[in-house]
Amino acid sequence: MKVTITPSVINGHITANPSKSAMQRAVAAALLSKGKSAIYNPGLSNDCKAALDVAQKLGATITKKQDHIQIDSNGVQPVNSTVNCGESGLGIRMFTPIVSLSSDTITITGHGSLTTRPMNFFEEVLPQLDVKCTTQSGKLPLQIQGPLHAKDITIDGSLSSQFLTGLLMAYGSTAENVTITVNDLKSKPYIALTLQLMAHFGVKVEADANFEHFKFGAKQQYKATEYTVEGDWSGAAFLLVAAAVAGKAEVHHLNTHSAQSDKAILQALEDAGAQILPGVFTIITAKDTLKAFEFDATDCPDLFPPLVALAANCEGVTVIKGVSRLAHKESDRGLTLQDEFGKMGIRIDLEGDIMKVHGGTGIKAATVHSRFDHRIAMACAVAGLTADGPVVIEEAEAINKSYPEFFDHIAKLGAKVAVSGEVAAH
Ligand SMILES: O=C(O)C1=C[C@@H](OP(=O)(O)O)[C@@H](O)[C@H](O)C1
Ligand SMILES: C=C(OP(=O)(O)O)C(=O)O
Repeated sequence: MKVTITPSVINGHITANPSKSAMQRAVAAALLSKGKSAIYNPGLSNDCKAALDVAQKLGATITKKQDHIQIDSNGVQPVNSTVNCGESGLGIRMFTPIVSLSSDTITITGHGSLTTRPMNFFEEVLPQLDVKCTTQSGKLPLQIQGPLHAKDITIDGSLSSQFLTGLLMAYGSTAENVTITVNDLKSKPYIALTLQLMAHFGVKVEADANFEHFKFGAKQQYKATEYTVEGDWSGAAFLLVAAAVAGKAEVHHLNTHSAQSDKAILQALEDAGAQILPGVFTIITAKDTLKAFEFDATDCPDLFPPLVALAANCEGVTVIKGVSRLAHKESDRGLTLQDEFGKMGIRIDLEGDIMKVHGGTGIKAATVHSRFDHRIAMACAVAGLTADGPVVIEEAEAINKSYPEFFDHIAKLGAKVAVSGEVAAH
């Protein structure tokens, strides 16, 4: 599918899409509970659908109700010997330790970019917890045979926080007087989201302020409950940037007290000089004179693509730290941003962990490619709003991984969006 964005003025209001990070965690917690859970404002993205499918293969009954999804579970009781996590990094890294709670032999697969993302962690860590684990040289498919025995363990958190999320979630239903110790944890706020979600489903973990030690006391059980998925700061970041560079928008259903790391976009917008009126659940951003800014995105790596779209519109050289966190996302995002924004005339330098975006030089009409990465497609679309002519995005259906409503949402905000062509098989 090709999407053409013609330079436009943004003006309007929209409700943020549901957070896939929150939704996938809620599906996992509902699976680990005994009884009926109800998920309100459920996500419709491919990653959320994959999580529901995994939960079903692990024994939960999923029923779509008018305004919520009901998940009826009796804990992890696989009804299939293969589970497919789609393209979700969080999905596979969170569900693999959960799968390991069963004594069945289960194959865990996925597709697209997930097949190239590193999973060595499991081969190193799960055997220490009495789980047999094989990978294809650190990649998919994985073969797992538990049951996992929760023990004191020390892990490395420098590649991704998602492995820790998976261990915490699995430990939540079985651990007794044990501690997970983590060295060099990155993307820390995502762990706050995990702990918040676990607490909502009745499981408490004692963590120190630095997130180095996670203590489990007496054995606990997840309790089936109701949960409402928050608006997604990661997706909304693109809308807020769109408004800051091309008009004005009100985005509803965003919680400024959320544990989501990507609410940090507000800081970047403020530093760039955007007009911003944060409420508790509605954020209003508007265009103003924008200047280059400095930002550390080490713990909120998904903000790089919207930050680059913002920086391209800022006068001067914006410096963003944390590039090394991008190598193993849906694409190697430092390089893909450099290539695709390069086609639109924006110079990006990559200097070790630092990205320098040369902004204010004018965004040029171009044909770009999503590189099968949802956040690259969305960043290019936002750049198109202030280009000197149309920006054509090839393979733009990549957005379905996290934010299928994205093109509809920016069109409702006034962007001129034309969609053509078939959805490519990937
Ligand atoms: O836990 C989560 O929901 C996520 C954690 C982050 O990954 P890392 O911990 O690998 O940075 C983020 O990039 C990803 O999109 C979602
Ligand atoms: C990297 C991402 O997701 P995941 O790691 O869950 O695939 C993302 O949404 O940008």
